Amino acid sequence: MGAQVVPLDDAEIEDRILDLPGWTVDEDRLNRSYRFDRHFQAAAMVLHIAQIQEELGHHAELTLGYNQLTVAVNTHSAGGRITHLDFGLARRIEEIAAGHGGL
Ligand SMILES: C[C@H](O)[C@H](O)[C@H]1CNC2=NC(N)=NC(=O)C2=N1
Repeated sequence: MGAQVVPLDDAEIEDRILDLPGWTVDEDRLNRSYRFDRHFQAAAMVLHIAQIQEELGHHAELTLGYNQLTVAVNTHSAGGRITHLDFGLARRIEEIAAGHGGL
């Protein structure tokens, strides 16, 4: 069981997402898809994200396609709502995306 985390309200979400171009809110999750030139670039980014997730103790749902990776994250311990933990993970993912060739 993680510590209790408070869901962000809509205004807080709208404000924070301004710093995350390409990310959207859908079904109470933060979402983004990245495209790559090659499958292995997308697969390598999955592993890098897994490393960050283990460091943060917070985990997204990752969907790996041929040349696309989709990230969706909310906070299970906050009733499946969006919290600051989701934005923290999203920011870390954004920081590494370009280095993997993700657009
Ligand atoms: C104990 C551990 O930190 C918790 O189970 C974490 C793990 N990763 C998690 N990830 C997400 N997305 N939501 C959570 O509530 C969550 N809880």
